[in-house]
Amino acid sequence: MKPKVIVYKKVDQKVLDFIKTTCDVAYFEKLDSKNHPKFLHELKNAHGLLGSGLKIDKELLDQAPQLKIVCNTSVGYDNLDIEELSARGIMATNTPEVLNDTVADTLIGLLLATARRIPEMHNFVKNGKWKSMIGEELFGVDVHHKVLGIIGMGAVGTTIAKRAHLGFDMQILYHNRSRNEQAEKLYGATYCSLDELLKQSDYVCLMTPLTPATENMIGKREFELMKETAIFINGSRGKTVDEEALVDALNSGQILAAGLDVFVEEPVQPDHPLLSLENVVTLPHIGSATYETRLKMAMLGATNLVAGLQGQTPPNLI
Ligand SMILES: NC(=O)C1=CN([C@@H]2O[C@H](COP(=O)(O)OP(=O)(O)OC[C@H]3O[C@@H](n4cnc5c(N)ncnc54)[C@H](OP(=O)(O)O)[C@@H]3O)[C@@H](O)[C@H]2O)C=CC1
Ligand SMILES: O=CC(=O)O
Repeated sequence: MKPKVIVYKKVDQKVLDFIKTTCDVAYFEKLDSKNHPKFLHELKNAHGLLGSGLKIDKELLDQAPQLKIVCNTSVGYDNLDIEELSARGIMATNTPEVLNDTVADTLIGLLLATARRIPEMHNFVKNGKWKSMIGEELFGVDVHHKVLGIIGMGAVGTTIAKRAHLGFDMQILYHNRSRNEQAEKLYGATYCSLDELLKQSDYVCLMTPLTPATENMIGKREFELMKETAIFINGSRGKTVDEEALVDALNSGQILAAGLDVFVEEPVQPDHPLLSLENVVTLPHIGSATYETRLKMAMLGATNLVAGLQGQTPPNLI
């Protein structure tokens, strides 16, 4: 008998076909609630789960007594209760590396858009406000030759450093709990304490996973350490930042601007104070969102799923 799996996110037909060669698939293109009766019904007999974002906690696991493997189609796995999964002997996997270039492209795009006020200028032209040569009040700030501080110099962080250093001649500072020799050697990155990075950087880019140690890692104290001309970019998870403190820092001129791909609550509420600020550029969590990369991530997730259910060690076991 084939193992039963639930795919709870829209994936390419190629991915479904690959899984179906060895598994019975219950497919939910979109799962609005984990209390969906059909989903709960399938969960009772499921051996594997594939998707992203769903909170996999004790409550859900209690309803999935057959589960052997949970496969995220994302590199971040803050939606998984790893301790609870381990205690139950359930494997968990993620999809690192295949998204590095795409996410780094997005983050560099967000940084440029924020520094050069590209969305604001786009609206300026489209709304018929371009009547004469623009003046200083609409100027942006330079990116090239500036100091970029990366907090979380891992796979994505290093790929951002590559673009920034080799493409924009930026000087790279970074902060991790451990040294990243590759980034130091290839992109001249300098290791420093968090406080030093915050004080010295023109651009601060947050790229850590969300963990108990990084939750609210950037708050009032950290914004106060940044330069008044600093631009803050968040590509990690919303909860790594105290959003209230960010709003205050942007309103009070403590920092110049922010570019955000992630929010505490996603989708962000339309009346969120961050959305009404001119000096904030926002994206709807699209770091890896290209057709090609999402296909690679889904296929890697499926490869992990099938390997785990065939008794092999999945390539990206967490
Ligand atoms: N916006 C988007 O669409 C995307 C967001 N992400 C987010 O980015 C995260 C990072 O992805 P990726 O680069 O692949 O992951 P990696 O594990 O390769 O890198 C994470 C880095 O963060 C550092 N880090 C972890 N904990 C801390 C801490 N407490 N203090 C300082 N540094 C820390 C790690 O270094 P060390 O262990 O030495 O501290 C490591 O260098 C993901 O977990 C996800 O949340 C990723 C992809 C797309
Ligand atoms: O946020 C995206 C991820 O892959 O993690």
